[in-house]
Formats: sequence, C-alpha cells, structure tokens
Amino acid sequence: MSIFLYILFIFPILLIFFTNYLPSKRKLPPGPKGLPIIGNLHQLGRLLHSSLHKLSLEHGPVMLLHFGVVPMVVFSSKEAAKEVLKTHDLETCNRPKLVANGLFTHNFKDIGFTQYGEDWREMKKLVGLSSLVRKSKSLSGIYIREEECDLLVKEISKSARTQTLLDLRKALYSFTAGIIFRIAFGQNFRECDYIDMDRIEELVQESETNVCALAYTDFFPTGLGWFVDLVSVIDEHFKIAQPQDHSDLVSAMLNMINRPTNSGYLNITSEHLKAMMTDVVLAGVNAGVTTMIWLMTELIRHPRVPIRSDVCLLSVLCCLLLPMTLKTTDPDWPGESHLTRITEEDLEKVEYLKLVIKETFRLHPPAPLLLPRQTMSDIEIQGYTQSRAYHINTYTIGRDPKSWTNHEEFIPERFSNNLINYKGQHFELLPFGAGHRSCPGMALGITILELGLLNILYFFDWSLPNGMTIEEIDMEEAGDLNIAKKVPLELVPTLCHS
Ligand code: HEM
Repeated sequence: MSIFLYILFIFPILLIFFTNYLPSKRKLPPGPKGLPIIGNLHQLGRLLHSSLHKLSLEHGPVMLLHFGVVPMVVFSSKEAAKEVLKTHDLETCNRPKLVANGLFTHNFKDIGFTQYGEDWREMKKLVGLSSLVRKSKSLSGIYIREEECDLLVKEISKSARTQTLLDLRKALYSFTAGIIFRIAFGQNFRECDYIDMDRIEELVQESETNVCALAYTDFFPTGLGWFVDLVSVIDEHFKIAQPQDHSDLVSAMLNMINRPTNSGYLNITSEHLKAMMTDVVLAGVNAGVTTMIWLMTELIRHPRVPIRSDVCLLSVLCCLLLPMTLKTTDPDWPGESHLTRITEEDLEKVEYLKLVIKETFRLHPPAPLLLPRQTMSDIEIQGYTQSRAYHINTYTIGRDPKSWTNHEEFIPERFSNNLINYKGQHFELLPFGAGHRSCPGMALGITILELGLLNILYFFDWSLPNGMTIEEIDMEEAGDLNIAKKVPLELVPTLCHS
C-alpha cells in the first residue's frame, strides 16, 4: 500500500520539485518568486494577459513563471517573439499538453490544441488551404457574404427607423456566424432547426471558459448536441446526395475518411469532425466579432480631430468611390429605391478602414496570448535556455513604448507611413500569430471583418444612448482565450445614406 502511495503521489511531487525548483545548470529566465505547488498562481488575476503584462514590466520581456506546477515562459517583446517564432519556428510549433492533459478538445483531434505532426498537418490543410479557402473565394462564397451583409444592414435599419438601442454584438454575431456556418458546414442556421443560434453566443463563451479554466469535466460536452447537432449536419450532407461536392469543410472531411496520407492513413472519425467544427466556430466567429466591437467602441470614444475627420473622410470616400450597383424595391432596405451594395472590390478602396483595423488589433488583440506553444527540443532564446511551454504576450508587445509612440493612444494614422501588417512578418503586431501555428483562417477572417465594418459604417451613423457621455463608456475586458468588451456596446444607429 505504501509503495502504491509513493508511486501515485509522493514520487510525482518530488519529481516536479526537483525538476522545477532546484537550481539548474541552465540559464533560466528571471521571474516572480512563486510558492511551492501553486507556483505563481496567486499573482495572476482574472485577466491573464493583463496580469502577465504587469509582471513583465517588473521582470522583463522573458519571464519564467509556474502555473501551479507547470513551468511557463512568457515572451513580451517583439525581439523575443521574432526569435522564437521565426528563428525557431519548427522547433517551437508544438502545443503543450497542459495541466488537464488529455481532457482537451476531443482528445486532441482538433487543430488548435493538437500536437505537431501528420494529423495536424492534414487537418490544417483542410481549414487553411483547401476547402474553406476554395469555398470562401468561390462565387458561392461571395454570394453567401453578400446575402449576410444584406441581412445585417436590414436588421440594423429596423433599429435606425425606430431610433432604438441596438446591441451591436448580437447583430455582428449572427452576421459572422451566418457566414462561417454556411462556408464551413454548408448550413444556414436560419433555415435548420438543429442549430440553436439563439444560444450559440452563450455556448461559445461557455466552452471557451471551460477550456481555459481547465475544468475537470469534458471540456466540450460529447456529441456537441448542445451546440450543433453533428449527426444532423452529416446526415444533411449525405441526404443532399452530393458526394462530388467537397466544397465545404464537412464534405471535404467526409471525403478524407480513409484517404491515404504520407504516413499511412488518416482516420477521420466523428471525433475529428466534432473537434474541427468546435475549432472553426470558436476561432472563426469569436475573434472577428470581438474585433469589430472594440473597433466601434474606439471610434465612438474618439470623435475629435484627427480621428473624427478621418472617419468622416471614410464616409465621404465611400460615397465617392462605392458604386451604386443595384435598384431595390425591398421595403426593409435603408434609404429609397437605390441599393448601394458594398462589394468585396470596394474593400480595396477604403485604406483608412485598414489603418483603423490595425490600430484596433494593436490595442485589443482578440487572443492576446495567442495559443500556448512548446519547444520540441532545447533552444536558446534571448540568452536563456528554453525547453518549456511558453506564451507570447501580444498585448504587451502592442503597447511597447520602444515600438510605438504614444503607445496607449488610439491613433490609426501611425500605420499610414509604414509597412507594418498583421500577416506574421512584423513581430510588433501579431493578432493572427506567426509561423507554423499561426491562424489558417486569416484571409477569411479579415474579409468578414472588413465587410461587416464597412457596411455598418457606410450605411449608418452611430451615437451613444441619450444622456450617455464618451467618458462613461466602459472599457473593461472579459474572457479567457478571447478577450472581449465586457459590457455590451449598445448604440443608436441612424440611416446616413439614401
Ligand atoms: C479576425 C479573425 C481572426 C483572428 C484575429 C484569429 C486569431 C487567431 C490566433 C491569434 C490564433 C493562434 C495563433 C498562434 O498561436 O500563433 C489562431 C489560430 C487558429 N485560428 Fe484564427 N483568427 C481569426 C479567424 C479565424 C477563422 C475565420 C478561422 C477558421 C474558419 C480560424 C481558425 C483558426 C484555427 C483552426 C487555429 C489553430 C491553428 C493551429 O494551431 O495550427 N481563425 N487564430
């Protein structure tokens, strides 16, 4: 019995103690002193990125902490991020198996949390390069986005006509989820009764919290029945008798069952499907909506020169440049009989919007710590030996005074005279990460973001509810992986084009 106890409890504790707390020959990064067993957990608040930001100001851009017994290095400078994500890309593209090892998404059958290897490569290809991109670039993808833009504009014009408050997040959520569901799963949630759209936002938040809280339950309840009825989605794909059509993700995955890969056969199971759908909904919908809300909040907070005049200029530019393409008799369409539909080509004409998006990403990266990574072999970063799990704090990097003047201010023009973009080559701005584990949905994510924003800025003027001042806008953050505005952004839209 005592040997059993030793093996089960005492031996692992001693092992952790010796490996983590006793002096090591390696040069380890500095960091706040922790307590036995709980490590630095007592120094971390509700918002992890914000706690790490404060700690890094004290301990430097490479910092070692212990999340309980798990050692974690946090990189908070663009130089460290560059070294780790560029120089050591392949060695550092694994995901750590965190505390609740094995409890993560469907036994690591998803993309985001799975280990580097053949399965991951095949799954990532599916989201990043093949079906999703093909579909999103195809005519049907463009058509889906146009339809969803129309629905968004009509929904908002109802509030504009009655001058009632609108919870912008709700409208943008159904716009974004509408596009992602139709492109990724081939399902229009408005037309099928097995997708509970009213609960989807709530459930996405809930599942994200579960991932982060490392709850000792199954993170994503089996069957995904609470979210989307997977069996119905698959049935629907067979029912439509379209075995040749691999244009959406589910069709493409069904097509991959038992397809040979470089290392034998990739057995796509229903676990893979569930995990992939969870990834796409969590990663694809939330980050975009969060960014649109932060951007609108910042625009409302900055009505003065130079921001205000530039936002006006944006509208003026839109008026001048966007073509009046169609006529409509639709009574719900804002304005008179002309339907000025924003097309995807118009996105190239509104340069200022792109600057505003970059500035929003800088100050409010939707996933400020990216997803955690782990080195696959010992490497040296910024003079320290590194063979541990690590986070990159893009929140701190986006506010680093060495990279940004007036770093706390919202100034989109800072991007007008430089080439910094968010595609993973400039390590001071990493909203999509960089390297092998960067976001495969970036192109689609950006298109949805720009389209949604241009539609709501072009057709409507936005104001705060009666009596509310800019100073009263609450900027508190909430969330775990995805950091959103805590208090809903409720605004009154007014039609501005007829
Ligand atoms: C504005 C929109 C989006 C933002 C800001 C965003 C951001 C991110 C970030 C920061 C990561 C972690 C990257 C890293 O650790 O280096 C990520 C990963 C991921 N994203 Fe996105 N994302 C967006 C849209 C999308 C969309 C539309 C999809 C799919 C339809 C998607 C699918 C994924 C997946 C599957 C991963 C995991 C990749 C891996 O681990 O290999 N994302 N995203």
